[in-house]
Amino acid sequence: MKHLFFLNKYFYKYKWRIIPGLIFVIISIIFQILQAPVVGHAFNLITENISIYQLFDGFDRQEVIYNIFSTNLFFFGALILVIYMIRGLFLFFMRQTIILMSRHIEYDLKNEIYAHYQKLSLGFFRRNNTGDLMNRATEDVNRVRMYVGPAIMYTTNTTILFFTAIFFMFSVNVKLAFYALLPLPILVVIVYYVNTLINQKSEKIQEQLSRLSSFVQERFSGIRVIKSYVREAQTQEVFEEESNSYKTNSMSLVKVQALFYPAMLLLVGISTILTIYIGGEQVIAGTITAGNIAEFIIYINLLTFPVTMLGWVTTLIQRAAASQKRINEFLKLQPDITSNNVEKPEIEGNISFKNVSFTYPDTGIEAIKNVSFEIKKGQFVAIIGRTGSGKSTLANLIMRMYDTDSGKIEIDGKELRNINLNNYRSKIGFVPQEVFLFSDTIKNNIAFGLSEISEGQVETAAKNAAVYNNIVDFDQKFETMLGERGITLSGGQKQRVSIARALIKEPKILIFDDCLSAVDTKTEEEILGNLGTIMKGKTSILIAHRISTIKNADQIIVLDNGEIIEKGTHNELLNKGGAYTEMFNNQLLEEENA
Ligand SMILES: Nc1ncnc2c1ncn2[C@@H]1O[C@H](COP(=O)(O)OP(=O)(O)OP(=O)(O)O)[C@@H](O)[C@H]1O
Repeated sequence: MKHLFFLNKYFYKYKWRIIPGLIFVIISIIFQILQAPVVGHAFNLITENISIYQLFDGFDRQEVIYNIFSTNLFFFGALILVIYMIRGLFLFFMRQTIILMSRHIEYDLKNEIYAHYQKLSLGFFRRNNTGDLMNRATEDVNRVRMYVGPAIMYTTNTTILFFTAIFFMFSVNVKLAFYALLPLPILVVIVYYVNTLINQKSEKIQEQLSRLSSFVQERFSGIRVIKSYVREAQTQEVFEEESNSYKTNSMSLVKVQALFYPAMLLLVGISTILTIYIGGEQVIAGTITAGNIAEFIIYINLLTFPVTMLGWVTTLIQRAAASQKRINEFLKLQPDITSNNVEKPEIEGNISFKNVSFTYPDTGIEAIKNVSFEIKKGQFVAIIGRTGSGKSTLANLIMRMYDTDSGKIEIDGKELRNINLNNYRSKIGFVPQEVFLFSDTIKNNIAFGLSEISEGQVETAAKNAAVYNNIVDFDQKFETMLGERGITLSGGQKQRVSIARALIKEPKILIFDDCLSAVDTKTEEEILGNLGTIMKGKTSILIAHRISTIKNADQIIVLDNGEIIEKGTHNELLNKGGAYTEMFNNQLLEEENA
């Protein structure tokens, strides 16, 4: 429960919705209860008037009595109608305030979670899977909404109705009230027991359902593999098995629910019989009127609702507490990377690594070991090395996706940790190794880093990334949709759109993380040629595997197992006859063989 205290700030924010809401609950209950004594009086009126009417059988007066009788009955009928209408009106107000408030809180909470997620660093997104992140921002928030809206509304409603009805019953007749309420504790126990059962089964069904949807989603994403390995029949079998288990669980839930309602009605029936029997005795004894019996039957029916609600509301609160606990776990996480400097100086593009070491916290892999190098503004620097040697990690450190464990990274002579991160990152054009494009138009994908888009800029960036001709060949040209609702680009086209996205920013520092691997050598030369012009006077860092890509670099850094083993220009490194030369010779051999 304590986890739900987090939401109190929202209750405070929406106090002018919740306070009137609770007042409307009380008013609607008063009018709900009021119908019982009114019906009781009407009942008494009927029994009394019928006997008077019969007394005047055969007399003219009988007509007058009939008229009075029917006018009174009409009055009571109209009164009950008015009571119902007023109650309905306040029920409307109640929902309009409390349920509306719950929607506002849901909206605020979702925004709070999303904004917080965005502040957290890359490591957080690596540690937690996307499904979990999404669930906390959607499913869990929805469960919390059920607490701030329906649960609070029904708890107040139930509690007030419960005590008011019982008070009214005891004030009419203690003995009758005692007997009429006798089956109630049994009903409470049954509701509690059945509710726990329903809960367990529903949770199981929910789990099964998400397993089933993940299964379907994954299999359809990998449909090409399934078809090429002819595994359709086997996949169908697994689906049927999963689906069957979902069906079995659902059916067992239906059975419990089917038994619950008749059991509940049976107990209400017993309570009614007891009321009529004991009430009948009291009427004969003259302690109550027949109208009181009718009144009691209404009370019993009014009480059934709160008792059955009890279980449901308890579940809502328990679920909301569990969900809020999960949400709080993420909300209380502080970003590993923070930047408090508000200054926004121009970035020149000088980068210096001084004895930098870095270990990935999750795996304990020491990816960078005591690395030192200098990149001067305007230089074209290449990083090369075997797979897993730490090249991408180096790029991540330059982007400050992670902080170093020891050593210093300096940008234009200032320590990276102390400079305004948003300003710095906005000056970097980064093309990651794994291309990611949004399900949006090509134009919006290229212009992603800009707040305002001009047609000319997008086209120039596409031309510089050597993807313009491919784009204009599509029917919709730059408006072509990508992703699930649109076309699928080839690997090389994706890489070039991603390059255009980095180039359009006119960055001061450009980082290419092995993003020319799916591009043929001729196109690669075209892109590198364009880069030579665009990046004149600006810093370019190119991570690559092909020596042909990087041979013109001002400086080549050779990494191995997280350490710099060689550094220099292409010719200097060839003269050394070390690891770089070995790589060069191997690639020459491969090309000749090819
Ligand atoms: N997010 C991560 N969490 C934990 N360990 C990681 C992470 N990313 C990389 N590593 C590990 O760090 C080491 C260096 O990886 P990195 O991706 O920097 O290599 P790379 O030189 O870019 O390789 P490749 O050429 O294959 O892209 C590897 O051993 C890798 O397993």
